[in-house]
Amino acid sequence: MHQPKKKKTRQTGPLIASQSYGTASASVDLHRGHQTRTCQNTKERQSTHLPAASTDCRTALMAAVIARRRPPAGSAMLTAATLVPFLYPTLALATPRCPALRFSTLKTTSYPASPSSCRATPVQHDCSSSRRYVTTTTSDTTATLNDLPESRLNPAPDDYAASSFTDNAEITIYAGRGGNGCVSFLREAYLPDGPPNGGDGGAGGNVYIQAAHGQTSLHKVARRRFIRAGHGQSGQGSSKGGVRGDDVIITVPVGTIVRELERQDPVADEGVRVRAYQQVMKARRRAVHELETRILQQRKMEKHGGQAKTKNNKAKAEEDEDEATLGLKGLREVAGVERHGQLAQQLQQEAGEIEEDEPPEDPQRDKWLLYPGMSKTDMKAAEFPPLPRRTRLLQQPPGPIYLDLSRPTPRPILLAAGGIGGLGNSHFISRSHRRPLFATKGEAAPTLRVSLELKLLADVGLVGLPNAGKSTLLRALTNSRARVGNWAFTTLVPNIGTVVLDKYEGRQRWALRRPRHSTEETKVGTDNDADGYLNEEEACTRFTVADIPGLIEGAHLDRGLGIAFLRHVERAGVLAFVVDLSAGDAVAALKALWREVALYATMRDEEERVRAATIPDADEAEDPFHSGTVNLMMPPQERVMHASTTTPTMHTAGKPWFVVATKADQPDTQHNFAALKRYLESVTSGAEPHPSGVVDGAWVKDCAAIPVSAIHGQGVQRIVHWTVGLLNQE
Ligand SMILES: Nc1nc2c(ncn2[C@@H]2O[C@H](COP(=O)(O)OP(=O)(O)OP(=O)(O)O)[C@@H](O)[C@H]2O)c(=O)[nH]1
Ligand SMILES: [Mg+2]
Repeated sequence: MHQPKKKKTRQTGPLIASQSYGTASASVDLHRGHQTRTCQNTKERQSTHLPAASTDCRTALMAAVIARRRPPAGSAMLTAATLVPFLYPTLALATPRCPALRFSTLKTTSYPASPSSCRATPVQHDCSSSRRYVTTTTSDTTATLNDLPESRLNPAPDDYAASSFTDNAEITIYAGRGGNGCVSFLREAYLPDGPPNGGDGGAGGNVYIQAAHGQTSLHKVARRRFIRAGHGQSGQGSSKGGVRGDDVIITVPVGTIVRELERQDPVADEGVRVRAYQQVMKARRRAVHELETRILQQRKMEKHGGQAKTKNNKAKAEEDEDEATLGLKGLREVAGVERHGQLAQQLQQEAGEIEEDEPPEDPQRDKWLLYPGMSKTDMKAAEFPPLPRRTRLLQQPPGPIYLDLSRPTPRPILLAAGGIGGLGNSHFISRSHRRPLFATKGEAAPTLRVSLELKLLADVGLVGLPNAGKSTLLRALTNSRARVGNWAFTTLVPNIGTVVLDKYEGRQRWALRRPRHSTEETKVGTDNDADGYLNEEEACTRFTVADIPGLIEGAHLDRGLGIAFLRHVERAGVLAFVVDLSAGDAVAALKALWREVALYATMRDEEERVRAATIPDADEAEDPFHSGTVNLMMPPQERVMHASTTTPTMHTAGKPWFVVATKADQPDTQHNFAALKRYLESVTSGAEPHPSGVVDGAWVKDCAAIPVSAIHGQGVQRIVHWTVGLLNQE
């Protein structure tokens, strides 16, 4: 469609876009090339002068346009102020860093040239869950948040690294079809009937899956939705084989569970059809044979006057043998010739039935590809040799596929095998077929619908109520830039941070010694495993911490952000319960958190039971694709143990855990901490039960509470030390 020219950007004179939208107004001076902002307490007008082809001014125009759409009432101002930077990040970048500034400045300021020189100061607001930030144009003052100077551990709400995180995906994967064989003959001068030289078709591409370190989300896979391997190309003349289709490797984060939902496997379906056809034909042959025998018996009885054939009557036996080769066509006649009796009629009728009952079409006929120049009658009449048996390099794994990729897979695991290529006509030369006008078609390939579920595999899982200070703690422990804000549910997707124990400064501070499995047990397809599986023990110089969105009461029933994220701590080696000392009874908070975690684990128990009922039996447990809930990457002994003895509830309650009592810098938190400590001591001594309520196998060895002030980075080193101790115990 023809677009009218944008004259606004071309004109040299000032253009004024003005809009009333609240208490702030911004103006961009065309001629001087800088912006000024004036604020009025009641109502403001924004005037935007746009220079030709100026990006800044175009941005300002956008701002004005957005502002025009916005209702002018004062209440709507906040909404606009919140949404604009979200929807138009470029605008937010072009303006001061705190989004709320642009529309809610309380005093008149000149608009700073550099965003970094503008800082925001929080002021108390009526609405408890939000804050307003007041600008202080500063070259000399530093911004304050929470009555503390802004820093990495006390960042502004907009100071965070956003990550695209998806922990669930459903994808359809298509393996590649095999290419067709070729029907071709050598053509040369003085050689009118050259030998067949049709090439074979290329094999279709396979689809593999591989768990790799460095991946933390499934969003890339989820976005693709359909994953197709390449088709094999058809063969060509001069015995040229077709190119094989490209393989596809789906790379997923470690901790992904793959479940097959649906499968269409044309090769398996064809096998079923062929077997059914063979059974029908066998039954038909048997029926014909029985009828033949009965007719012959009847004839014998008539000929010999009801006397049974004598053993030594050789001539008669020969005669019978001749008659035994009558075939179906002759049966009716033979039966009809027998003029006497009811039996003859019955036999005749039966023979008629068999003859009328058309045999089904051979499904293997479809596998042949005929020379295009053949007439239809020739095609119908064409007789083919038996299909050659083909050997496959890769067999399609039997379904339903279930993979628990809780370790990096050194080699990709096959999900869908591509079809094998067809054979060229040169394969079918025989005495009966000197010039074969046929080749075989390439094999069709399976299509699978699979679900991918990511359960993050962090060493430590931070579990806490909303606003407890988990993200701040993660920032203090690691280099993470998780979002921090003084409201509930600041964190909407899990964050993972890595604590580096040895910074390669020549001195090893701590080392985690995690047991690894011996060579035979964990040989997952390769001998020179780069991931260090072959070591008995591996010195680990880092561990990972997962910060998940806050839990509220009833999270296991999907309240708040629900159970969606509890699965990410399900596999953590150590659980760290983050309790806010300034937010009331710490013991009650800890019990509430444990209750949610335990109830979630009970729900998982149920799920496991249902799944166990649907998975194949133990004799198939060795087959990685039939391993049900059993972890493919575990050594066999461990798999069995894991599958049979531990339920998710016991597994969760049996994990080492400790409490991080945060915000210890707040006044009057000592009593709360003392009560928490007393409670944990009584749990350790056995005077109090494990907070999950689980009695057998619950971990109560050394329940500790570590007071920290994450915002000041105080006490966090103790957490590292303690965690290393627990991980080493594991
Ligand atoms: N005084 C003080 N404030 C803290 C401390 N740790 C965190 N805060 C503040 O508490 C508020 C919430 O911190 P977050 O780290 O976002 O809390 P969270 O648990 O991640 O919250 P959700 O993501 O909503 O679950 C922020 O304003 C932090 O600055 C601390 O040790 N002392
Ligand atoms: Mg958070």
